[in-house]
Amino acid sequence: MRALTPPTIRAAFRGQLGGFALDAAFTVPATGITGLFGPSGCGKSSVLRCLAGLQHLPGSSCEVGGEVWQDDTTFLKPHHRPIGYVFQEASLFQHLSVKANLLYGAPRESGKAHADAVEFDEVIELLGLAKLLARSPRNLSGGERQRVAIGRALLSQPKLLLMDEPLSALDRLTKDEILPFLERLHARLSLPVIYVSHDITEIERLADHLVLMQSGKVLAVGPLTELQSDPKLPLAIARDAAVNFDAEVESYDADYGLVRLQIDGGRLLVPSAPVATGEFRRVRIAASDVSLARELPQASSILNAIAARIVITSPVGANEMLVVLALGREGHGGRLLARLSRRSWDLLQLAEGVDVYAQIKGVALAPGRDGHV
Ligand SMILES: Nc1ncnc2c1ncn2[C@@H]1O[C@H](COP(=O)(O)OP(=O)(O)OP(=O)(O)O)[C@@H](O)[C@H]1O
Repeated sequence: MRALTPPTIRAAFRGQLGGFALDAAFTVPATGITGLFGPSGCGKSSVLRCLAGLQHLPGSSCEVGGEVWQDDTTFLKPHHRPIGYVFQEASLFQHLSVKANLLYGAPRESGKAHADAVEFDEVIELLGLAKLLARSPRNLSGGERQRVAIGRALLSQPKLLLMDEPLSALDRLTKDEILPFLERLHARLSLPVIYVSHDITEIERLADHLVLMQSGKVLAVGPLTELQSDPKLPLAIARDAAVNFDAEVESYDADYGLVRLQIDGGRLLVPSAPVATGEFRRVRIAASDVSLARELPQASSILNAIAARIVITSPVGANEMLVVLALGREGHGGRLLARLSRRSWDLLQLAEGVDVYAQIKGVALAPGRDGHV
């Protein structure tokens, strides 16, 4: 019997856009959020436009969940592609109420809905739209407008959601307000999302997989944490390099206000408001917050020291080392980055293959589905 292969999104877009050469090919799972990340002008929006069928580059191909949208003989027109599209600026119909806007693209006959169809009430709840339904889009805040635009895209019952810098027109505070809504969508809906951003914070909070782009080309594709911890890629050598883990809540210590989290290869204690056992939270650990010790530190105010093995090292400039660690005594767990001075590296006589303890000075915990840390 042939094993069932998980559905994928396969794309290869090649061609000339004015003076810009696009040559982007990638395959990612048709589940979760795929971040399309890279500097301004590298071709992210062009890839999204090709996926949507708004840009036709002959000789290119695209297949989503086993359905061919483009190949040498096929080119589905945009309105025949089951996609939702959310742009940087929400373009809502000013003369319609929020509710009418939400229902605008929704299929009329219930028979058309597919098995994973999202319900109106679910979208309202997930995006916190109940109080806005009767309002006019004219007097909504930027963040509210964007939530309505996302709701409208979801209710069109797409099989793929394309989001092009959906938060970039919003200020930092409003972004922080919307991110938990996106995290809730991510946790509750099975719809695959391609999420374009040049803001690494959004990618770190939301993406499961990553397509890294540069100058019209794909630099790397893979799970977010793999690309974050690859010293050959720009993410790992950036000053603010970090890795993310999806951590499961093991217990909560109300006396000290600390949550105990299970990550791949170890446990973390992190200050937090009460949180239920079994919930998942995404954590971020910056390379600059990790130091290394040969022995388990006995007297230290640092809450977290995890056994790990040095797997890759790479000099950064003349006096620093970037160290990739694999968590766990045998080094079978997730990857963590540490940034050390070359002096510490030499003093501790560190090398690839050496077992160490990673002391973690700070862990950022993303807010949960309720928006609270
Ligand atoms: N139809 C077109 N005709 C001519 N040039 C185009 C066309 N579409 C895109 N380009 C050019 O291709 C390049 C990549 O643009 P694109 O918008 O895809 O980049 P991006 O990574 O999304 O950038 P940003 O983050 O700034 O939105 C730009 O130089 C743009 O001017």
